[in-house]
Amino acid sequence: MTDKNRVVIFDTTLRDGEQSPGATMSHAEKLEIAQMLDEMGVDIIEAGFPIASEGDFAAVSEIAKQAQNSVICGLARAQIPDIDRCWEAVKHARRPRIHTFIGTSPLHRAIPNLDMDQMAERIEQTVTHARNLCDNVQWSPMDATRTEHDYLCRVVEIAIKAGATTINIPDTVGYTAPRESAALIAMLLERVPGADEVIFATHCHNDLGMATANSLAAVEAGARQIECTINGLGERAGNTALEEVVMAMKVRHDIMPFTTGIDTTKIMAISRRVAQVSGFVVQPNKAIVGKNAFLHESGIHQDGVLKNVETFEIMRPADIGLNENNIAMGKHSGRAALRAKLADLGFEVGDNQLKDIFVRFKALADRKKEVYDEDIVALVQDASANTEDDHLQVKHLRVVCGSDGQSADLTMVVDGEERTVHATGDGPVDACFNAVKQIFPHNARLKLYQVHAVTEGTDAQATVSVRMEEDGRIVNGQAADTDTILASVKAYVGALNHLIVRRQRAGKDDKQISMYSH
Ligand SMILES: CC(=O)SCCNC(=O)CCNC(=O)[C@H](O)C(C)(C)COP(=O)(O)OP(=O)(O)OC[C@H]1O[C@@H](n2cnc3c(N)ncnc32)[C@H](O)[C@@H]1OP(=O)(O)O
Ligand SMILES: CC(C)C(=O)C(=O)O
Repeated sequence: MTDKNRVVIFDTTLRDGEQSPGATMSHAEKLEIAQMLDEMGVDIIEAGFPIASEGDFAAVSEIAKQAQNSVICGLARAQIPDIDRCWEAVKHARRPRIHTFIGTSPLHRAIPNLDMDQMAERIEQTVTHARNLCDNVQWSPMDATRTEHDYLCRVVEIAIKAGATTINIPDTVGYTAPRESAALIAMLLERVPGADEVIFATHCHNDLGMATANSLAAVEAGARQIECTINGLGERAGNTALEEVVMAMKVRHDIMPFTTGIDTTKIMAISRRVAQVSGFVVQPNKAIVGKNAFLHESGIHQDGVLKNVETFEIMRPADIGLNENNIAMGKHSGRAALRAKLADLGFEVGDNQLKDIFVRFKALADRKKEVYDEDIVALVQDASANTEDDHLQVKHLRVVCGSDGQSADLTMVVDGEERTVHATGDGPVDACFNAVKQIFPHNARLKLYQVHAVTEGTDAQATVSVRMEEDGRIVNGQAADTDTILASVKAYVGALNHLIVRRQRAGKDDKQISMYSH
C-alpha cells in the first residue's frame, strides 16, 4: 500500500457479527451480504470460522469463490487443524487470508493452560504453519489490551518473524479508552522490531460505548486497519460500527486525514439488509444509520435547516445513500416509479421481483393513505422473507378479540396441502401462534417477539421480528403488514420455514419434518 494514510477496512459482520446470540444468518443471506460488502469497497471480508461447522466452512468457501475485489479471510484458533480447515475454505479466493489468534492476557493464557514460554512456542509454530499455506496471514493476541506490555511485545515480534503480515490488536472485552488505545499502538510500533514492515490493526468491542473512539485513536497512533461490522453488530454490546468510523474519517477529514476505499452511498442499503437478516433492528438514534439520524423535529432545528442545512447537518443524507429525491408514492404510482424508488433506496430488483413487490405495493396503497420510504423498505423485506416456495404459507386468518376472549381461525398451506384450525389463547397473538402450532407441531422455543411501527399513524405498517430456538439452532422470521396480528403470524411462520430449512441442512430427515407436521 503506497498511501500512508489509507486505512484498510476489515469487515467481520459475517464472523464476529454473527456471533451475537440470535444473529445467525442463512447460507444464502451470508453470500448476499458478502457480495454487498465486496461491492461497497470493503478491503477484507472475514467470512466466518471454517472449523466451527460444516455450514461455516461452506459459506466461507462459497464467498471465497464469489468475491471479486475483497480479500477473503477466515478465522482459526492457534491449532494446526483449525488453520488447515481455514485454508481449505479461503484458498478459493483470488486473494485469501488466514487469521489466527490466541488469548495472551493472564486470564486467557490460563484457558488452554499454557505458560508464557509454551504459548510463545505455539504462536511461532502456528503462524509459521499458516504462512507456509498462505502469503497473507493475520495474527491476533486476543485480549491484547489486558496483556502485559513486555509479553505483548515479545509475542508480536515472534508472530512477525514467523511471517504474519498483519498484526491485529483486539480490545476483546471493550475495556480500553481512546488515550490508552492510541498509546498501546504507539508503544508496539516503537518497541517491536519489524513493526514497520507489517500493518497494525485495531479490533474494538463496544462494552463501554467507546469502540469507534478507540478505533480512531488507534489509527491516529499508526494502526492502518480497522476491524468493524455493519450496524456495530457483534458479541455483547457489539463491535466498532463500519459506518461510524468510515463517516467519521470522511466528515472530519480535516483532523483525521485518512481515506478508505468505501463507497459510502452504499451504507444505508447494507445496513437495512443486515438488520433484516440478523433480526437486530437498528435503534432510531443510532449514529449514521438510525431512522432519526437526519430527521429534524423541533422548530428551531427545522427553521435552521430550512435557512441553511449545515446548521444542523454535518453530512448529507445522500452521502450514505439516503434518498433525497422524493418521488411521492401512492396508489396511482406505476412500475417505473416503483423501480426508481427502489433504486433510490438501494434495492436492485429483477423483473419478477418487481412484479411481486408491485402487487404488494398496490395492496398496501389501497389500505394506507400515504406510502412512505420506510413502508417500501418493509415491503421489500417482507417479499424476500416470505415467498411462494416456502413449506408453510399463511392463506387466511380471522381473529376475534376483546373482553369476551380471543380466538383465531387460521388456514395454512403445508407443502401444498391446505389445513384450517380454530384455536384460543391468552390474547390474539397467543391464539394465532397456538393455531400455527396445531397445524405445524414443533418444540422450538420463542426467544423474541418484537413489534416495530414502521411509520407514524394508526394505519402504519408494523414489522414483526420473531426469533426461535430448537436444539441450539436459532432462526429469525420477519414480516410487515398494516395488520399487526397478521404480520406476527407471518413472522412466526417465516421463522418456522427457516427452521425447516435448517433441520434439512443439518441432516435431520424430512421424515421428522413431515412427522411433526401431521
Ligand atoms: C473473541 C472471539 O470472538 S474468539 C472467536 C469466538 N468464536 C467462536 O467460538 C465461535 C466458533 N466456535 C466453535 O464453533 C467452537 O467453540 C469450536 C468448534 C471452535 C471448538 O469447539 P470445541 O472443540 O467443542 O471446544 P469448546 O468450544 O468447548 O472450547 C474451546 C477450546 O478451544 C481452546 N481454544 C480457545 N481459543 C483458542 C485459541 N485461540 N487457540 C487455541 N486453542 C484455543 C480452548 O482452550 C478449548 O479447548 P480445551 O477444552 O481443550 O481447553
Ligand atoms: C478473534 C479476535 C480478533 C476477536 O474477535 C476478539 O478478540 O474480539
